[in-house]
Amino acid sequence: MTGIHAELKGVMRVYSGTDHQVHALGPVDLALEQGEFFSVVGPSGCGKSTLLEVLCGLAEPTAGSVSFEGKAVQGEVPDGIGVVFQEDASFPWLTVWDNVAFGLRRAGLPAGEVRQRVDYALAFMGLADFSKAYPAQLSGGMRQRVCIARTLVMKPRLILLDEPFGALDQQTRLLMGDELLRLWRETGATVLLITHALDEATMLSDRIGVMSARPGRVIEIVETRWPRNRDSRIAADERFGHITAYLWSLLRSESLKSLGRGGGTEEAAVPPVAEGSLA
Ligand SMILES: Nc1ncnc2c1ncn2[C@@H]1O[C@H](COP(=O)(O)OP(=O)(O)OP(=O)(O)O)[C@@H](O)[C@H]1O
Repeated sequence: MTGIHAELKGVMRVYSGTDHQVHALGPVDLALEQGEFFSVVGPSGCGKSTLLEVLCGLAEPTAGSVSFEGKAVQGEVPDGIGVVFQEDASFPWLTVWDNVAFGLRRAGLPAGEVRQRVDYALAFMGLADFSKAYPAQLSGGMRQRVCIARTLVMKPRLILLDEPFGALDQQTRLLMGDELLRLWRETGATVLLITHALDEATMLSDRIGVMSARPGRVIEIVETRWPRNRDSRIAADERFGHITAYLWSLLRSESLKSLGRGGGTEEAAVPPVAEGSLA
């Protein structure tokens, strides 16, 4: 299926404090295609998390509109959207199995269906042998897999991830990236990933939205044209380095601005060669 799955139109978000306002985001126009893997990169504090929160209904846009599957998103996270946050959001007092079952039980699903879905999600994420463990007994990467399993079990059609691997070491990040690609392929879900890591965005994405310094706007969308069956070994493709370097050429001056050092004059960035890929 192709077409627009979720869309932001003219979205702005301004936070109002007691004595001043923070213009965090926008205006942003962004359309996520059905089934694509889209990443967002941008300088620290440019409004990436705000964009994700507005997209899933956790925050109200100050201006503009948001839609998911053709319906307006307003006030609550719509059925069909699953969110994974950076911080370990597992419940420490519940076993892995009960953590993953939590949302299904709250939704009132019959016990048989809960069992079937939880067992499937745990097997999918390689956690079947740890179903009786508590989060404190797991590594950081495994705990994040629990959080992904907890989202997966709800069968989301759009998965939003806010820096989900930010706290993990580099090798674990690469392996988690492979897991995420497998999940994306096998579920057919649309994925939106927020990440600081340009190489992670390059490796995982079909398209990468590059944001300006705050208030964050999408200044360019870079297409990778990787094959759907890619994995972390795509890093050996000669285009991998070109794309990552191009992202940095777009981001460098924006990152300097976000540090209060001004943008300076940059050399014109050269877009990566779009043709050809690992077949
Ligand atoms: N609840 C809030 N009240 C006031 N200002 C806020 C609030 N939440 C975020 N902001 C401000 O809005 C701006 C964007 O924040 P946001 O967390 O969306 O950025 P980000 O790009 O995700 O940041 P980072 O890369 O550091 O995670 C920041 O300047 C932040 O301080």
